[in-house]
Amino acid sequence: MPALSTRTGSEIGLYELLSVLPSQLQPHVESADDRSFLHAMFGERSLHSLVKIHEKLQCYEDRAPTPVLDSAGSLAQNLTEELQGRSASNEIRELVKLLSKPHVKSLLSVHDTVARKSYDPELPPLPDDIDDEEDSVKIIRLVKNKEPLGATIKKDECSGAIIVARIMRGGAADRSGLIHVGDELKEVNGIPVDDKKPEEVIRILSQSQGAITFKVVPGIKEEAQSKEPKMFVKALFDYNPADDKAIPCKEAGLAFKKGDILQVMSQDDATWWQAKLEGDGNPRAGLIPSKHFQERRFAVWKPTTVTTLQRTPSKRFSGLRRSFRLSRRDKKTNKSMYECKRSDQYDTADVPTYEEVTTYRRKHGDRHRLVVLVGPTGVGLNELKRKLLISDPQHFSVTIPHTSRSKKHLESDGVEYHFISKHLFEADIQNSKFIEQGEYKGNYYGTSFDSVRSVLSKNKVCLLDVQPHTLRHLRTAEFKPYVVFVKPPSIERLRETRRNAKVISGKDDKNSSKSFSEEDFQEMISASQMMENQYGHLFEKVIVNDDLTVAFNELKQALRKVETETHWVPISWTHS
Ligand SMILES: Nc1ncnc2c1ncn2[C@@H]1O[C@H](COP(=O)(O)OP(=O)(O)OP(=O)(O)O)[C@@H](O)[C@H]1O
Repeated sequence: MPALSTRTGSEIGLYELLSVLPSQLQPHVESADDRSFLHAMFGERSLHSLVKIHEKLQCYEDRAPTPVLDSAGSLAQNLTEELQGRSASNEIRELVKLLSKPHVKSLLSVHDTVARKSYDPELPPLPDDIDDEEDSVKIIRLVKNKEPLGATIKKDECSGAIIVARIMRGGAADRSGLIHVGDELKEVNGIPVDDKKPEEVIRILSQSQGAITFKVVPGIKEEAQSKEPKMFVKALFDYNPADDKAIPCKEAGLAFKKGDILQVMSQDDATWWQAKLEGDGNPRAGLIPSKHFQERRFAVWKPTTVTTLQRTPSKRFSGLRRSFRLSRRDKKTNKSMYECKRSDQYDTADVPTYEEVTTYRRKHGDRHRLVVLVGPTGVGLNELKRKLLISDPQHFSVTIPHTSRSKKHLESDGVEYHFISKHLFEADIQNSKFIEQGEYKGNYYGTSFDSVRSVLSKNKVCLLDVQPHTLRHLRTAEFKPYVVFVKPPSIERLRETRRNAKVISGKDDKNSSKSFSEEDFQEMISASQMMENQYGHLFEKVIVNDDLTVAFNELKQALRKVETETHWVPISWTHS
């Protein structure tokens, strides 16, 4: 940057510096918005006035006289008393009158304060009515701005006293270091609170502005605070304290959404943890239900949720397809042709509350993370996979499925399929070699874990589309799956965008293809909603496949970021 001087050395005043700043900064600011912001800021009249005042004070400070004495007030007082006894000349009477005037007294008092440079405020005198507990009572004065105090209170069941129940980490009370858990609140702003309910005390507090004076009896000293905890968890459910009847103080609660990363600041309380949203500048923690507590609540709520899901017909999209790329459905019955043993209905996923996470960035030379695409039938998973493969065949690859059917003319083992015997296939199923498998016309088809390993070992990105219930088997340190949920757009957009699209059948049923029906669209949307409800907490990225090119570009960009940027992953994936 060029020197900002128009003159040299001490001659440059701040005011002049301000005047030249906009033109000097101009070449370094690209955006027009930023330029006009800078102009407005540096041209602001009040800023110029302030700077002028600052400069004047600065000059004055250089020539400031030192005070002759710092007790002019008491000198004047003594003088007045002495002179009052004397025979009065006009001059003396006038002087006594002058020195007795309140304005002059105040002026001298201000003079003395300035001369002594004693600017600290005087604390209010201690109340006189302090009894035998005197030495254990603390008077605390906090200045409250708009920020809440960051403490919760409760009524002690036995004594009826109002006790500080919690201090929110990083909040105003915590930062002051003056109020502690267990302290008994006696008065707020001179109002006794012994006989009040916690809600009434909270009302008094919320109505107080500026300085608040607390009279407290300190509780037993808290354990020395541990260092700032560094546990991060990914929220697997949405939470809004305003809707939570159990939370002790709604205002102290922290709202979050599924997928948010939370830094847990305290787990001292078994039911209510304290946490901050990761990356949030606000240092104050908020209350969130603890993992254990939330799991218990979910366990109570769960039965209804599961029943609803199970009642909804899920057969259509439960069929085995995707990686095998066989046929989507039977043309005559319009039903899924492959019934995957486990996928007929959603299994009850682990109770989703929080998952401990840490940051992970793929190092050069590390294996790629497995890319898993999930979505309802017909949403476009294969289309997206196909486009990725075409865009960079050296970089992306897919698995080769296994089948027990016999090899056809022109097919080669390990190209279209790995052809194995029915007996071996059954043994492999027993040995959990398959991510998913199913039966069609008396033959088995399946995708093995080894087929994924084979792609990854060639240092390629493996693209896999599976039923969402298999995700639990893929979420391991070895695969570190990046799960992308491909979602259909609105039904109106499906009608528009899929006008010329065909429900494509697989390799084994080459001739069957038909246009999407209205029922297909409705089914796609309801299947998508159910998948999101049940497995949404496992999706790292959601892409709406409205315009295919837009969806593809979004996917490609996300996959590039997975390879180059830091992501949050379960902590267990980094401990292998
Ligand atoms: N965004 C889109 N706009 C228009 N047509 C699309 C779009 N995405 C996919 N299609 C078309 O929809 C049809 C179904 O897509 P695709 O076969 O990729 O779905 P799928 O999710 O793999 O389904 P399946 O579960 O049957 O394998 C294809 O004809 C495809 O070209």
